[in-house]
Amino acid sequence: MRIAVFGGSFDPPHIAHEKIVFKALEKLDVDKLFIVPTYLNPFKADFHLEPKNRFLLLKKLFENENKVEICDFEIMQNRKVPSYETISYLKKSYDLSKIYLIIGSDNFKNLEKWYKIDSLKNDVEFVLAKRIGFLNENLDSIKTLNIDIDISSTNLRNNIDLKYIPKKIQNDVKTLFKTNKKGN
Ligand SMILES: Nc1ncnc2c1ncn2[C@@H]1O[C@H](COP(=O)(O)OP(=O)(O)OP(=O)(O)O)[C@@H](O)[C@H]1O
Ligand SMILES: O=C(O)c1ccc[n+]([C@@H]2O[C@H](COP(=O)([O-])O)[C@@H](O)[C@H]2O)c1
Repeated sequence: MRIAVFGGSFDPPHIAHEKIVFKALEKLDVDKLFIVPTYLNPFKADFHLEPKNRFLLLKKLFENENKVEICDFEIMQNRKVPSYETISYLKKSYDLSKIYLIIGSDNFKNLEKWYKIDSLKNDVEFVLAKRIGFLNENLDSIKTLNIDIDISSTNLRNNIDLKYIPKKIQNDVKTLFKTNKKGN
């Protein structure tokens, strides 16, 4: 099986995340695309929305996409999980002939600090989601996805603007942001 993996905090999911998934399905020859919400990014200190809620938002958002699966491996660990561990889990669980790992250009610049990055590079082919405001050099040999939407979850946590939230989950995000007491 050929797969793409798209890991992220999705705190909350926004329209650039949605576009990354659809672009990846269009451009990459894969049987399945696993979206893997983090419990907590290894480089981050806290989350806002509970992992279970971020997982459920993604489930609802992509419920009609039969190639998309939301993977709960990381949120079930209740700790920071490096991507190397998630890829090892997927390799053990499925018979995989190809693994693309999709990351945004902001993460690309820190890649050398990732856990077991040399082993991870042997396991996967990185695909770069190009992000406004983040320039990357030497991209000749790397697959890229043009996203061109200038939005981040940080902006939305600071000032929720529902036009950047996919329609399908707008009401859910609105409710969660009203009731969520955890500040970040
Ligand atoms: N607007 C965007 N354009 C391209 N890539 C993006 C965009 N937003 C997020 N990504 C990428 O999608 C993945 C998941 O993103 P993440 O959930 O961290 O969203 P974010 O908007 O970067 O959140 P935060 O502001 O909390 O860091 C990351 O690899 C990130 O680089
Ligand atoms: O493996 C690592 O060391 C590592 C360090 C930082 C980030 N990551 C992964 O990068 C992905 C994007 O994270 P984020 O928070 O920017 O959405 C997510 O799957 C993280 O687990 C992974």
